[in-house]
Amino acid sequence: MKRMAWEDMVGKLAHTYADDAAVVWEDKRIVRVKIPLEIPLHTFVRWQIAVPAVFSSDPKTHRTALGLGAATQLTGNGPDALGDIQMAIRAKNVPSIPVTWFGGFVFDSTQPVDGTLSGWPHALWFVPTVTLERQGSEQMVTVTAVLPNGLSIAEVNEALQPIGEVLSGAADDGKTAFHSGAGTNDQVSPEVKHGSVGTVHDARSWEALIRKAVGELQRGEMAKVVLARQTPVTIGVSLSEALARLLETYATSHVFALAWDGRWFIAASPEQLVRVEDGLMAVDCLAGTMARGDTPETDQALADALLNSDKNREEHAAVVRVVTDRLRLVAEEMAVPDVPVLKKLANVQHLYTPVRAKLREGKHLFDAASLLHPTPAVGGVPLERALAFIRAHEGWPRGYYAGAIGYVDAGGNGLLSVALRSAAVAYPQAVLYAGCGIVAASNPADEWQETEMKLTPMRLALG
Ligand SMILES: C=C(O[C@H]1C=CC=C(C(=O)O)[C@@H]1O)C(=O)O
Repeated sequence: MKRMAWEDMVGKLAHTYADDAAVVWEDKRIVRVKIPLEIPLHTFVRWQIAVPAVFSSDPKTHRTALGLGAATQLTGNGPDALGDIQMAIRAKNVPSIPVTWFGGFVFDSTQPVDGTLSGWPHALWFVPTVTLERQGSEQMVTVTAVLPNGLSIAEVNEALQPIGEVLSGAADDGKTAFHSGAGTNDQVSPEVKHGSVGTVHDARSWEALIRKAVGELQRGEMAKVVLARQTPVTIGVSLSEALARLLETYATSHVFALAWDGRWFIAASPEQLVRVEDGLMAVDCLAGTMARGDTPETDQALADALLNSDKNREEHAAVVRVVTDRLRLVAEEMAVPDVPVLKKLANVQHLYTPVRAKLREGKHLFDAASLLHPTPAVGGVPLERALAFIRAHEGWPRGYYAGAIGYVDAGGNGLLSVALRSAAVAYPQAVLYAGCGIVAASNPADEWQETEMKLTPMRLALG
């Protein structure tokens, strides 16, 4: 953002803060203004960032948001973390208050968050100090600032200073900003303490792990387990460029990036754990994978093979069964298609069953999320047995991979996406993640190939 535009925006926020147009929320004041802004919101972010930050591009609502700073934050640890945060958010919120919370939670809250994101809590949610939101490709951007009550105009300016440094440091082209080191955030070099990163599987050790799981599955000790692996990479592009690539190539995925304590978790998730919009829920069952073909004919042949594969149908059916069983506890009028359709992404296609239902009166997005997570698209069946297998044998801490990330507004509308096709970043190092559902009929070599395909989005975005 040009310094002039930034100063103009702060001027408008300060003016609104000072008059009756501000909304009072607890000990804070919420001010909202509209400004013209040509450049895309993802161009403002940096790998090395001194404030908590979030970027979210929702493929369904076409709303893009950039949040900087934390006006209020809630963190939690242990199995009750999400429930505790939900209670706190509900206690703090009045439906008419125009704030949006952003955050996420881990895959397994009985395990410490180690590795690249070491020290992150199991669940973390915050309302940014400044949120910029754009609808579709509109030129006008809505800016919401959440500031302490009772500030003078000078203090408003001072409170917004760290945010201004991020926004006014961005050049019009993310690449230029990256190479020139423009912006004060690039000088911030957080002392990141890595925890133990754990096992990085190669094809041999991965296939050995899959054979072990297949043995248990064939003996009937489990029906399905999702096993995942991590792979380290060194980042070769700016965050702005990485997000631009994901947004372009994975236009139907939820592109999400969360910065906390100087590190990022980023994802281009194709799977909604749960979306709530005016009391209506949308839950995705996504499991069963095949490559895309190079021509329409080969693509169709692969799609037919996927739709007719007993092994993939079994992997998929496990998700639909468990999701619909659990969802009943918070849902009414559930609609579940009898057969899956295809969800085609840039380089893979999945079996996909969209489940729709009404959220019961008094229930919240987080109630549904707590019930659904972890679905057999990331955990397994029976759940406890699968989790025990993952904890004992996968060999590395999943952390936020296969957890959930997203946003919720004060009225309870929002989206939690399954944190797939994701990476944890302590710049310039990143760890990428991918997993696949294993059933008794799984072939270890095919499962290695499947994880390679699933790693492609992030490899191409960060390389
Ligand atoms: C666990 C992952 O994908 C899940 C979602 C879609 C298809 C899947 C599969 O076919 O195995 C997985 O269940 C991942 O991408 O890391």
